[in-house]
Amino acid sequence: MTSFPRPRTSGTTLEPGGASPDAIAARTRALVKTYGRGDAQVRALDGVDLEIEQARLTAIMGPSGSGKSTLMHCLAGLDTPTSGEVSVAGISLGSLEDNALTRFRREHVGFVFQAYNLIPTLTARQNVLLPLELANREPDWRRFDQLVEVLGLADRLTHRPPELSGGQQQRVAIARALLSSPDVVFADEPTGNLDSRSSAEVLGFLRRSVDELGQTVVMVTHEPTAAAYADRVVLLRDGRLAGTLVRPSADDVVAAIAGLGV
Ligand SMILES: Nc1ncnc2c1ncn2[C@@H]1O[C@H](COP(=O)(O)OP(=O)(O)OP(=O)(O)O)[C@@H](O)[C@H]1O
Repeated sequence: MTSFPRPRTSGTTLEPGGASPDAIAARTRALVKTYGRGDAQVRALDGVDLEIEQARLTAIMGPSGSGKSTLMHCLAGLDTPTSGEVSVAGISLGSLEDNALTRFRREHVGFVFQAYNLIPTLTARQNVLLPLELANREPDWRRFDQLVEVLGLADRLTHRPPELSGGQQQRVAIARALLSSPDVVFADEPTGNLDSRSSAEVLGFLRRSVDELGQTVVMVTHEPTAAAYADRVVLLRDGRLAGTLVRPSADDVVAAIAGLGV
């Protein structure tokens, strides 16, 4: 079976993926996000201080309405915080104007969504290449070929999304997200629409991208079995950090969620 290419490393390292062990890919400081005003105001994030480690798979979990999507959207530059700071790859997002924020997203982050968000009229190959085409950047064709092979898409590249299974569509979305070697891949419920076999496949690929490519992945999930693929699980409750689990089993995650008392 083909492996993802190992990243180039300088010096000796025992770290999978070759990234420095404590490097931080993204961080938030005193992050607050409110929606609405007055009595109708909702404090979706209520002072979140978080560090996302590089070359790790971090899962964000918590009850419905606890702020998971809002946190991910603020980290990815898709939503603007009410106060506090967000930085990704050393770039402080608060200082960026709209155009610069769009460029930041194009150049530094990749997205995998629950609903795949592929363009139905384009082939799988065209979908994978689209973000780089929009950015006017030449793809790394070696990486393209390796992603296509590892993700088992070689005989599906000329198919359009309606001709692909959910698992295949999500694999196309993963190739699209990984092709540009983004600093962080954000995956929002990436297995929410998949059966258990396709879910395991997709999670296995995300895991391998971390271990073999040194990719940083942040994933929002409701599923303890999905969270068990993570290096670290961050628990949210009422817009605040409520705990962290390191390399938990699915049972550990179930117990921790139950312990939130919601
Ligand atoms: N655009 C918005 N306008 C008003 N309130 C919002 C908006 N987006 C989110 N909220 C509120 O902010 C809170 C956090 O929402 P968020 O979607 O981040 O939670 P979540 O943990 O991702 O929930 P779920 O698991 O149900 O997707 C909720 O109370 C939600 O109703």
